[in-house]
Amino acid sequence: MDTGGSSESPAELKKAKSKTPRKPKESILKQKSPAEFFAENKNIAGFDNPGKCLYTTVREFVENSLDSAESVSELPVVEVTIEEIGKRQFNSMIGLVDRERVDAALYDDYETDKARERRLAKEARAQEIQAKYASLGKKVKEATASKGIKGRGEASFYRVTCKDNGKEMPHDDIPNMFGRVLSGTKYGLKQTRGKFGLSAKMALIWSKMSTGLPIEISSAMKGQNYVSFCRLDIDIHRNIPHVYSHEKRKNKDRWRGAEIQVVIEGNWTTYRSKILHYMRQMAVITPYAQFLFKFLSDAPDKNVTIRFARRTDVMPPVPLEMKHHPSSVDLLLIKRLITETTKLNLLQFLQHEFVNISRSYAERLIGEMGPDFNPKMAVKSLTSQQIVRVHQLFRQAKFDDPSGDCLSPAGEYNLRLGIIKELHLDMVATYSGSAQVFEGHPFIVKAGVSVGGKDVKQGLNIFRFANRILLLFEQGSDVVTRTALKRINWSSYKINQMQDKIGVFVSIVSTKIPFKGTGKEYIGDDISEIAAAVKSAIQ
Ligand SMILES: Nc1ncnc2c1ncn2[C@@H]1O[C@H](COP(=O)(O)OP(=O)(O)OP(=O)(O)O)[C@@H](O)[C@H]1O
Repeated sequence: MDTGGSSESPAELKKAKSKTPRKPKESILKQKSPAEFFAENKNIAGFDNPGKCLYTTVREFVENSLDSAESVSELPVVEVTIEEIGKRQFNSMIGLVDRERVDAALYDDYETDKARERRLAKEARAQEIQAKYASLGKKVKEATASKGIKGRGEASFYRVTCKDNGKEMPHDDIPNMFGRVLSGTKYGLKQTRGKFGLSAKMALIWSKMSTGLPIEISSAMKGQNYVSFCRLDIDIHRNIPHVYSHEKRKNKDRWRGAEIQVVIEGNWTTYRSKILHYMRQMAVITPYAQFLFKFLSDAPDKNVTIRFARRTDVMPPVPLEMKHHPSSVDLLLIKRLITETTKLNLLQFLQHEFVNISRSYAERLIGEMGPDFNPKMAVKSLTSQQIVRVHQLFRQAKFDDPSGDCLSPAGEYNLRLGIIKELHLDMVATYSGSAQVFEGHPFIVKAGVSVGGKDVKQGLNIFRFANRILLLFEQGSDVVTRTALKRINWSSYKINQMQDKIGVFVSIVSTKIPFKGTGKEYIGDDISEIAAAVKSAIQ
């Protein structure tokens, strides 16, 4: 008979207790916001080290300014200023009291007395040798700073400001445009430099990581009596803007355009030449723009001011937004288009949401889909299986290629003008290919080949542009470099690939540039249509 009481011995009870299930462990599954992801992997967006971060910030701001001015057919005027900020000034900006070092040996750059003596003696010897050579009238290499200091050393800070005369930003949209990773106005099928809705936020994330200071944005429309001003930061965990100030200020001068400013850690010394090269090449590919570049510091001999004057008022036409080509869409995109369409039936959907499907062709396609389909069926009632059928047919059926009318290449005349004026060349030949297609996306390749020029080195000097962006990194993997090095027989043009000063300029424009990575640094060599078009343009 069960008495209901416990018949277990104390030892058994203890054992049983120890078996009681422990409190469930906290779940190991975690989520990350896009802002967190890019903060942790900033290198994939071109923000590798402080020097590269300074370069990429300048580049992204300039490209946003050009996109903006071109979108309203305004001849771009872009002013970039990099201001070096000393440590004392930086500390006072963030309200930190400057403090002298007390325990010197605590620091990374600490040198023992002996090491210091050795270094100074070495430097004195180097100076003596230099003086001796100089007195003999010989050219001497500048003495390099001795390597004694290890570690990262002291950070350098810069205020980067970019001002333009482009399109205004709607006052209420500014916080989301700059404070939410993956938000932008350039996601459509249109040839623009920007695409991902990421770059300005990366500059802000880097400023948050390196200085903790917010970004400042001013924007105004022509004739508008106020300037939208916004100072904001980004809440990394939630990927939302954190706004300190957002107001309408008086626009006394009836100014039009945008001004973006961030304070970041950088390295001007190591990236100076890359940044200047970038500005110069942007002047080549956008000769209808006027650029002013300034570097300001407390040391006047370090300061730089370069003005790249506009050389033509002929601006390429504004690129047009285009509809999707049936060969370029995947299942997910078809589903999204169905959700977003205002068209009611399948026939109208096919005819109006895609390029190169006429009414009669849409009817033929629907007939081919099978007995479950008819032109009048509600497009939003298509089942998942039926959508797969539409997709299968899109992949297999023939469609005319999309036209390149929606593209706006730099123009052969502009390319030639930019190259000749900027590089002081003896000879340049330019060629403009017709529109071609890869994976349903139209693209146009233009190329220029020059020989000679006072600023050109011996051998192949390759300049790559994509949607009028200069590509400066990952040269070796890029389709243009590989083509110029391996697939062109230079000797058949009586050009010596090793000894002549050869400039190869290739500009590709498309509604979709197949960049490798979000840093937009190079185009891979794996798309055969692009590789073939690049080869024939150079040839
Ligand atoms: N100077 C500017 N003038 C007008 N609008 C701007 C300017 N800079 C940024 N914007 C707006 O802010 C949005 C976000 O800019 P962001 O640089 O983050 O991304 P994007 O340019 O769209 O794409 P990508 O990341 O490929 O550069 C842009 O789409 C644009 O609408």
